[in-house]
Amino acid sequence: MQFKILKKDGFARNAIIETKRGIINTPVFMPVGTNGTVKAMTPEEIREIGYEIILSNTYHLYLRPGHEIIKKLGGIHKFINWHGPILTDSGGFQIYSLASLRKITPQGVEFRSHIDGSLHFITPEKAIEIQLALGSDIMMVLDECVPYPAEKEYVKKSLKLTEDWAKRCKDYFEKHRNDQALFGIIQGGIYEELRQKAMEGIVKIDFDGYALGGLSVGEPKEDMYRVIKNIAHLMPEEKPRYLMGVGDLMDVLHAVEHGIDMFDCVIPTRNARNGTLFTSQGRISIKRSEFKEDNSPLDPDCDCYTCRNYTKAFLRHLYMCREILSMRLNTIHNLYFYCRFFEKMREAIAEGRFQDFKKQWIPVLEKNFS
Ligand SMILES: Nc1nc2c(CCc3ccccc3)c3nc[nH]c3cc2c(=O)[nH]1
Ligand SMILES: [Zn+2]
Repeated sequence: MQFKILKKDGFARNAIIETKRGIINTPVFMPVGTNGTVKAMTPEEIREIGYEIILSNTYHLYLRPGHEIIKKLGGIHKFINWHGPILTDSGGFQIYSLASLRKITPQGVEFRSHIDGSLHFITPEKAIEIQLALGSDIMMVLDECVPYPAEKEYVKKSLKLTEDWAKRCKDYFEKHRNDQALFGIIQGGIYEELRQKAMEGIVKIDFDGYALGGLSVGEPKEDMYRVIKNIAHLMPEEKPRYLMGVGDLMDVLHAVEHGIDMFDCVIPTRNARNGTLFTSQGRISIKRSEFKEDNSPLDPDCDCYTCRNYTKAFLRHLYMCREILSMRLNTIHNLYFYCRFFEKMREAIAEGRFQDFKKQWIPVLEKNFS
């Protein structure tokens, strides 16, 4: 995996990540395809909107249908019919946020499946073995995503475990590596000095890229912003920086300004399904009665399939009827909006006007009619 910086504008930067399955232009937004699908979208539609990489979930695919089956059937790309780069999370976060009866031991994590209650035990080695079997292009180490709030003492102890697991992931990966990439994850809660210490330990192990974990887990925005401001630009400059689970476009602006390259979040897809749509005039909720006879497109400045062919009145009607088409048309628009936003942000960085771009968008992103 190659990472090439094309242009810097302060700490913000344009770069490309070259993988064997294609290049990724950064800053990049990566849609989440938990069960091997970006909900309601075909891979062709995702590609046509302009996405270059999607995420899948090790936890979900391991539990159902199982990584051995996917491997036997030719790997994740063939299974889900997406032939561009795929990044998979290790499962650490999903076990913490979805599974029940979770027990963290120095060896690994014991948990009960949220699907059928079956008991499982995932070690760092197992988490890498699963991602190797899936064949994802970028893999994440098994980490303990520290919940918010967490005592400083607990965070400190957890960092030791997460670093030990990161080393075990790297060792196992080096023994079985092929041309997949492995990213390390920096935890440390909202405590800068712990974040700094965690970063030194993880960077020493040496990974293809580095993620900031343990954020976007319910902590106050100002804490998340402070951690990003103090840590992001200190992460290895010549490697991709991935802020996990972010995010809201206002948060993306702040993070890109401090040197983050990669983002993932369920906001555009999940909000679409519950009728919250992002437009150039601000965020709207399509179910509002004011749209009942509104014959205008969702967003006059958007040329996505939904905005070119349907009115707000019809989108509201579909939503009120809970029609499947409502999920599809809303998702197409929100994903298109996010993809265009990142494209325009990369153009602004290329032309050295990221600050203007940020100033222009903040008032729009603050407008909320939902
Ligand atoms: N491994 C890990 N994942 C996180 C995710 C999931 C991102 C993800 C990656 C790939 C697919 C789905 C989800 C987080 N989402 C919000 N906050 C998050 C924190 C962490 C974290 O600390 N560690
Ligand atoms: Zn649109």
